[in-house]
Amino acid sequence: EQWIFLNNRFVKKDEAVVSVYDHGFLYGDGVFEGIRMYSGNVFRLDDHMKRLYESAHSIMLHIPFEKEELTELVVETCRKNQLQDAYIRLVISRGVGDLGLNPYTCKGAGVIIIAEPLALFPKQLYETGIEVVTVPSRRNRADVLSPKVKSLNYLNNILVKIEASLAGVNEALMLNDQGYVAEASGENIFIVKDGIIKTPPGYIGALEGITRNAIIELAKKAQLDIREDVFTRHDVYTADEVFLTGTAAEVIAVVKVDGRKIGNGKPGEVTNQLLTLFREAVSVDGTKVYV
Ligand SMILES: Cc1ncc(COP(=O)(O)O)c(CNc2cccc(C(=O)O)c2)c1O
Repeated sequence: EQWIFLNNRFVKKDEAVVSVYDHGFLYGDGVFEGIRMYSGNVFRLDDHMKRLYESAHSIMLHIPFEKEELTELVVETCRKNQLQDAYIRLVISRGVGDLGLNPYTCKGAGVIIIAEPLALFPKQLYETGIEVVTVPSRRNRADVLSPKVKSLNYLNNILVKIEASLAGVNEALMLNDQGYVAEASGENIFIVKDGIIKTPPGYIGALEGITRNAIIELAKKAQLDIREDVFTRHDVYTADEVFLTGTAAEVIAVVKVDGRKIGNGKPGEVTNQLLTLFREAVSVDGTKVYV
């Protein structure tokens, strides 16, 4: 039996329904988090909760639980479903209102916590690496809808995903409006050149990824030279290594970009080293569900 937390109680999966007047559904008006649990440990749960509350605050969405309460409800949802390794989706919508887009007609935020057994990325993608293209769709500008807000408005990312599949590849890179590389549709990007690891700084316009931040910390601890710096498609094409990071993807090598082979066309040493360090970190750095 799968249990889902819905607004104020646990319901069975087939009873977990939302109203057609929910503004999360009607307008993508809401925020969400994608979180992972590894061997009974919810990785960096506090970081995810901090980002969720910041995103909600930024769009003036009041979450009807204290952060500590909602954090405990996430843990409880994992426990109630007796999961060890899980993908957790935490959604806060503006809630049920009338058909107009005015959020002030919504009486109270919708709260959803789903915890499911993990569907891993195909293993061989980590051995071979993936191919990506750069697409015409740019990352939304901060003065349109801040890419730092993890909102339910994922059409920018979904259109990029469509452009990737039309090009016959797994993922795609978005540039920002000045032409600098921002991120992929659901992951942050890193390049390695002459031993220096670079990832775009916050002002370029990308989600501040939890995995991105974990990789930066792990690289520094391993005495690797890692910096936040801008880069263009040329820097990606001529990099020794390229990799993407995200909760679902973890750390995945990119071996071809817009038809240009990256390095020797295989996942690079730094990429593999960081994936190993990341995999070691995930079962210790987080919140224990069964204690
Ligand atoms: C636009 C964007 N950028 C970067 C990341 C990586 O951030 P984290 O390291 O904090 O996860 C994300 C998050 N990526 C994400 C979130 C939820 C679902 C899926 C999916 O591919 O199903 C992807 C994202 O949506």
